[in-house]
Amino acid sequence: MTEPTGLAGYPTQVREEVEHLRRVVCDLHAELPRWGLVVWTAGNVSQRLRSADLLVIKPSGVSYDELTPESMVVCDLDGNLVEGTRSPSSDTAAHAYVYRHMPEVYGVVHTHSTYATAWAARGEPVPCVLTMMGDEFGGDIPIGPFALIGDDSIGRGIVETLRGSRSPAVLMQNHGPFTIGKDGKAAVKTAAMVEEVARTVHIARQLGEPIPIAQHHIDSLYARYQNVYGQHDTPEENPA
Ligand SMILES: O=C(CO)[C@@H](O)[C@@H](O)COP(=O)(O)O
Repeated sequence: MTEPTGLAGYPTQVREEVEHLRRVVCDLHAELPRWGLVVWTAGNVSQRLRSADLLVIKPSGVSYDELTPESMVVCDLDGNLVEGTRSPSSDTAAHAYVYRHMPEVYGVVHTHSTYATAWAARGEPVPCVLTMMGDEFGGDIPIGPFALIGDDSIGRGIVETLRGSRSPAVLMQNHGPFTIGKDGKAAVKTAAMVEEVARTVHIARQLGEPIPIAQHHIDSLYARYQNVYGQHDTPEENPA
């Protein structure tokens, strides 16, 4: 690993964004135990800067209740440490690979949440049998290839699977979910939704065969949720 360069050579705007994302990414890690998505330290969140090719991620193996904004680690998009007193998450290479190859992505989350990981263990996509899946995933939640940690294999598997899918989540075979988003919060939300629908569909399958949703209904659900759902600034609230 190269010697960390530090942020001294970066413009003030970049250093200010790093300080902001240290707080944001630290707070987002508290959402993982809050939504029952992790055991021990088995999950991580990162967010990419808008002002430089850098990312902020948690330090590896540190308990969520010990995380602080100052303990967050800054890396470049090759996964090299730029600023931080601790080693970055062991999944940093995967996060960095996604950012390098999916420029629209600014948030990545990885967990081993129980029901989603059970589907990953079977290598079975979660079928789109819930309207909430149509909303959030636009179809099934796909399975990515088996890949060992330690190089770009996991990142490559994530990108190759998600590039051809509307889903912001992939279940890496025998490993667990990775999610992407426009920022870290969006990726954390998707991680919570992945676990929720994985559990619901699992329970449904215990009681019988779930009923598939017709593709044109899935397309309609996805279009509404992605473009209409939620609050939208009205012109007076957000004058041009
Ligand atoms: O599963 C693995 C490593 O095999 C990791 O995703 C998990 O332990 C979290 O690691 P980090 O604490 O982010 O380094």
